[in-house]
Amino acid sequence: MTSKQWLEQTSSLLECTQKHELTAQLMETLQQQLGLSDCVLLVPSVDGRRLILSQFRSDNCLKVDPQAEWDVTDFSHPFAHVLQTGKPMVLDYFSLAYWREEVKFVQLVSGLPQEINLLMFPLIQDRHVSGLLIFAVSVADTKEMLQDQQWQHYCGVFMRHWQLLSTVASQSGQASFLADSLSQAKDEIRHQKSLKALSQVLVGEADKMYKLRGEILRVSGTDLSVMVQGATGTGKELVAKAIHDHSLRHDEPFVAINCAAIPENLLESELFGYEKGAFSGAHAKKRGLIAQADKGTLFLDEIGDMPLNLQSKLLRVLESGHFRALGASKEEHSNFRLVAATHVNLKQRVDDGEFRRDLYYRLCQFPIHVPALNERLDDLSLLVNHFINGFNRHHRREITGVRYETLLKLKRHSYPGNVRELRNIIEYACALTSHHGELEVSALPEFESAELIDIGCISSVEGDFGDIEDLRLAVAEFERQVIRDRLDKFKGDRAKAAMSLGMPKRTFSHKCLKLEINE
Ligand SMILES: Nc1ncnc2c1ncn2[C@@H]1O[C@H](COP(=O)(O)OP(=O)(O)OP(=O)(O)O)[C@@H](O)[C@H]1O
Repeated sequence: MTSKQWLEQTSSLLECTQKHELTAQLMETLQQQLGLSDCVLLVPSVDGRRLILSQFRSDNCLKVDPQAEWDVTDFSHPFAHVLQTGKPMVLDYFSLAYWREEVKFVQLVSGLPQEINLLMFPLIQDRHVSGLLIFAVSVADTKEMLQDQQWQHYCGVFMRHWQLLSTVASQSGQASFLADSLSQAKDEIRHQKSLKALSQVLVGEADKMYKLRGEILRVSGTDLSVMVQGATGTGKELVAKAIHDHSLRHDEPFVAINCAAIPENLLESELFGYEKGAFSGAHAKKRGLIAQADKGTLFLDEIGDMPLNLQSKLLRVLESGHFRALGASKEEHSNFRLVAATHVNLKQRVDDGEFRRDLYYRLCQFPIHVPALNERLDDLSLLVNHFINGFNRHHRREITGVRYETLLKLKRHSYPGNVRELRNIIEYACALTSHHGELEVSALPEFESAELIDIGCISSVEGDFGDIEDLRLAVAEFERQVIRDRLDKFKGDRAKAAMSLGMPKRTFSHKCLKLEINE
């Protein structure tokens, strides 16, 4: 090649912005300009222990195994020697016979004909071999190639550019890795903050409450329809509002309607709106709730009570976003997210033919179950304090808390009305409590005996008492066993264990001390 051609080839290298483009350009030059159709570029691995294949071309003189890697400490193949010495090596047909130990190498050169040499050329940068070019070159051209200054200069430029692109790639890799981990950390902080905020609204430390709050955050990031199921007063509306508040729609309206609280004939006009004169009594046009919920969230409470004919209209709006107000000639569009709630077994209603199956599945894209209060009675004291604080804020009072006996009595109630019922009981008791007082048992309303539950007292003790010789010791041993058992059950939580055994925490701790229980 002339100097001008070398210059052109060298500047083509510098135009490459990616490593794979650069090596492809090198191979192109080797083939097009120098007629070398069999060449292989090996580069050291990151740990420097192996040579790995970066690029190759083969016209069948070199039988390249793309997976092959070469141990640089293994001197049974010539590549390790070139790497060590930093000097080119030429092997002709006959000297190849000396390199029979390394099977991969034997296979690589097994197709070399007699008039072709194997030339191994180190690519040197900063006095280190940073790559190895291996090619099959005719015996006649070998010498010229080895002495060609332009070729060596070309290889030097190739290697410098290779190194530069490697540095850029690893820096941009590190930068994007850092950006990824930063955004992951930010997401995690945001998630933890949201969970904390949510736990101030949906109070509870029971596992089921953690699960519930996690589900709320997960679904609030989507536009799926949510079906909130749970008994009356468990907090279904709170859940619906929380989904809205944590979604991207939080600045838009949250529109709620209780389908059971509105007469059938009015529900349709409430939802869809109407034009003036659409029916007798429609004196003016009215925007329906579906239109009002545009860009926001529509919450349909007690969806199970929606009449069948309205169910099919709702399904159509959900599928298309289009609806028509009563008496209107034109359709409107509303982009709302639907959250529905029910305290009945809606699936049963579907099976009984009272609720449309297609609508049921459309509504249940993300079902959420809210636990009943008696499934999480351990949350009782937390909730009681939450409602006392709410009462204090609202009525500017400073009720200091709740007496232990009061809590015990509250714990024995079964709460058919769930958290709402508890809130009402606490507000009632707060109203009867003096400014700086604690909630006394006497401030609680009378509970029906049918609403009281057995909280698990030990009512009978079975055993063989025949060999008891010291009653005091036997009783102490029995107490020790019971207390240990309770502490195990409540994972060491003394307050809960004490409450379950009907004694104040201080007495319980004193007993533990006396009985030498350290758990
Ligand atoms: N986990 C909770 N933390 C704090 N307050 C709660 C919790 N769950 C429910 N409440 C309170 O209980 C009351 C009833 O809640 P909500 O109206 O959301 O229940 P619901 O399940 O929708 O009731 P319904 O079935 O009657 O529609 C509300 O005052 C609410 O603030």
